[in-house]
Amino acid sequence: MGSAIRSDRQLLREQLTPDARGLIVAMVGLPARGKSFISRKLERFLRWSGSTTKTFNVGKYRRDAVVPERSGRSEFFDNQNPDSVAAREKLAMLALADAIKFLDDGGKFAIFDATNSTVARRRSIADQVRAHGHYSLIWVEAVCDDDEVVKFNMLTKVKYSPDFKDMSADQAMADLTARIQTYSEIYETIQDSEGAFIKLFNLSSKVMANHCYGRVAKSILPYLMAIHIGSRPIWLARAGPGSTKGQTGSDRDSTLSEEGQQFAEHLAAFVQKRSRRYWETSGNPQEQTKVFTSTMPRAVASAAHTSVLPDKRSALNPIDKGVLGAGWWDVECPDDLPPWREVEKRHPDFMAQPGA
Ligand SMILES: Nc1ncnc2c1ncn2[C@@H]1O[C@H](COP(=O)(O)OP(=O)(O)O)[C@@H](O)[C@H]1O
Ligand SMILES: O=P(O)(O)OC[C@H]1O[C@@](CO)(OP(=O)(O)O)[C@@H](O)[C@@H]1O
Repeated sequence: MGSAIRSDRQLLREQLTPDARGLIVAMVGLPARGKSFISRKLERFLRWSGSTTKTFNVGKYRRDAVVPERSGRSEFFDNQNPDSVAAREKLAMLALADAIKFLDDGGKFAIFDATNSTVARRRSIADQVRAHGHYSLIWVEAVCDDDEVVKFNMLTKVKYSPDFKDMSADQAMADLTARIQTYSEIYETIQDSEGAFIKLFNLSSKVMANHCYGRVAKSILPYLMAIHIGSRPIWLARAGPGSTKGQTGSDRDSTLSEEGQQFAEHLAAFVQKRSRRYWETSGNPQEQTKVFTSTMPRAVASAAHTSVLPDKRSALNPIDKGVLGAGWWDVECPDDLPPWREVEKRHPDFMAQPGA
């Protein structure tokens, strides 16, 4: 074996990839750069992946502490006013303490949504997280210098944020512009020396990653690179009714009944009509509808008129009922299997039925 002396670089690499119990994802960026949008999307993705995740939005703490009619005005963000500087700092620290408490209570990811505009603020956050011991920290900075995107984001903000509720659109835009200006005066972009970060430039058209390893590299970074801002309709349909039981005696491998055939035709007409209407109003060129089905013959046949090549995924198959056979659980479950019934009720997505 070689000597046990490790270089500084090796030590740093180990410090950056500890087996942390939880991760704080802290946003950085001027107002109207998409931080809250990204936070919400990331939270939904991480929860969907099975991790307990919560977002701590400092704007909400501010509005809860001081009415938006006062704390939402650009004067409240004046860097020369020591009272509001102190008030904003206090609120951010309150939110950070709650984020850490959330991880203490077993949460996996806490998303800390604030501008975190200065190196000093970020250093203070990093020190507190480090002092706590168990958690890692990653910065996610949204940088956007595309005036049109920023203007669009500002319009969205003034429309939906409670900060601008009682203002005209023009007044609100002027006040938000002034708020952004005050932040721009002190804003410092993340430096390489600040540890792990992901910088998203102009809607992820360029992405920079620094010291990203482990689960950040495997899930958060690819997700942030793939995030898209558009919306699109999603339709969920159950398979049409089957005719006879299939070879296994279960309706899993049955084919469509005559009524089911009609359903498949109606489904195709519905999707065609709705997607045409959607693309006409979106102003973008029409894209092909993507169709996913389970691998059940009935489901594939139900999509046959909608798409010639549906994407068949076994993950969409109904739960395999094993020895309990076809039909609905409540009808089929024998009374002498109460433990399964209880587990199924509590963890429907994580249990295998007996014999499945
Ligand atoms: N990476 C990004 N860069 C710039 N804008 C983005 C990004 N991601 C999403 N957006 C846009 O941000 C808008 C919402 O802004 P918001 O999240 O309220 O900004 P912030 O929290 O930074 O003040 C949405 O209209 C969305 O399209
Ligand atoms: O403490 P800082 O970093 O200033 O960030 C919190 C502030 O960021 C803002 C900036 O506009 O966030 P948000 O846009 O999410 O509402 C304010 O609401 C909030 O008070």
